[in-house]
Amino acid sequence: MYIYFCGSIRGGRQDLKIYQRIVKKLQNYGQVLTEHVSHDDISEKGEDATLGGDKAIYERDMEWLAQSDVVVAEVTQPSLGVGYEIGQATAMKKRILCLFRPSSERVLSAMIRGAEGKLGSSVFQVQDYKEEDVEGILENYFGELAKN
Ligand SMILES: O=c1[nH]c(=O)n([C@H]2C[C@H](O)[C@@H](COP(=O)(O)O)O2)cc1CO
Repeated sequence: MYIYFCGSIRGGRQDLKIYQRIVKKLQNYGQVLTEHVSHDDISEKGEDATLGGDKAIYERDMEWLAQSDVVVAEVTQPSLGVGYEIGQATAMKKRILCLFRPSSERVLSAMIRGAEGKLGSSVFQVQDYKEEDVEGILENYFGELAKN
């Protein structure tokens, strides 16, 4: 199974440690195409190693998104890129799990919270969680997925 993980980069790297926990757990279920989102060496300036710059990042990520079987997005730290990826994934009719931590005291965008449910044939889920529960939530989600 190919998994596309979305997490904030230029939107701010405050939640990097939780992205690392999520990606580590996701690797039990398939290949995480966007593992780099959880790398310590990517700052909020973004990847700079790519010769083609932002255009190459965009094209690579859109190909990975098209290739993915499931999209998992940590949406607590607001990010234009993550919002864009979720919108594109919805248009591509992907299965999407958005993870949000209410303990942040942020209020999740209505464009994410309000999209929950079945949109076309994309299955869009929003899950509120506490950091310590994240592995269990992913176990349940992928357990259910395996049954379908
Ligand atoms: O360098 C990058 N590499 C990259 O893969 N992305 C993708 C993956 C992330 O899920 C998302 C983050 O968007 P943003 O940088 O706007 O927070 O965009 C985004 C950037 C920088 O915008």
